[in-house]
Amino acid sequence: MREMGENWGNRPPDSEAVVQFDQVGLRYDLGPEIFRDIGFSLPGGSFHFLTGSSGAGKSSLLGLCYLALRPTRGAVTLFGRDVTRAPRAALPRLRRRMGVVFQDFRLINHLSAMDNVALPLRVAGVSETDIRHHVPELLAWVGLADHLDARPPTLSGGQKQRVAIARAVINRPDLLLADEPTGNVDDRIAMRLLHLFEELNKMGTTVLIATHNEQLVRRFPYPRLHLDQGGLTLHPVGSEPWNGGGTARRSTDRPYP
Ligand SMILES: Nc1ncnc2c1ncn2[C@@H]1O[C@H](COP(=O)(O)OP(=O)(O)OP(=O)(O)O)[C@@H](O)[C@H]1O
Repeated sequence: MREMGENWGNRPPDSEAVVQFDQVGLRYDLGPEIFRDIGFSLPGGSFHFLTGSSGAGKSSLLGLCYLALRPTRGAVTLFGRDVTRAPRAALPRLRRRMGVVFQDFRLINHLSAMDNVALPLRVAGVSETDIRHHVPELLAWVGLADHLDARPPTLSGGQKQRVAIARAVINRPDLLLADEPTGNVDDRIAMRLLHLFEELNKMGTTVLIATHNEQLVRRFPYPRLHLDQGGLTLHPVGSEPWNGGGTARRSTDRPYP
């Protein structure tokens, strides 16, 4: 079996990119192509939004980054390694470098909020003393100080979402992938969560956030990757993909990068 240090594909990786897609195509079974030759790279330490209408493929793109999906064509490079054909056995080690916020949360129902968030730390061998210090602190920061012992089925959608976010960021991953992480919370909490992602980003985490929340995208100074009809374009800060006029400059549909 190949070791982690080797490449599983043929193309030379861009060592600066944490995520790189080259001419990636995706289709589910015999369905239509979801992506046609999309290419982009997320430089280490960058922060991007991922936008697109419902069904445009945001979750699918995150799934390719997370290696829950494999491309039908093209190459996916993660952390400088071509992982397009990485064996399943290699996935846990790659995924330990990522924090993922799923749209459906994927919390463990029989564990408390505290134990759900502690999971990545326990996997990494962090001491129980440190866990008892850090996990309540983070849960308090996301407004769940009174729910440390609550099990997910007793929490609201927005509370579950915050537990999922705390679990994704607790071990300061190299790459954070978040699918609609503010979909179930009010504006005040959404802002707070975005500031949490910014803090993580300042410490070096590369961040990619899929969102429908236009207000958030406008309020935070980060470029967006926009999915539309199977293609992906990069839109610099302040430009709006659906608006060619006014001050919002169309991106000239420049493929990313
Ligand atoms: N498991 C699947 N099997 C077949 N088709 C799928 C599957 N998952 C997603 N699709 C299709 O892929 C396309 C993209 O879906 P995806 O969930 O990635 O979009 P999205 O932009 O995340 O949507 P939303 O904003 O509504 O969450 C859709 O046409 C969807 O029907």
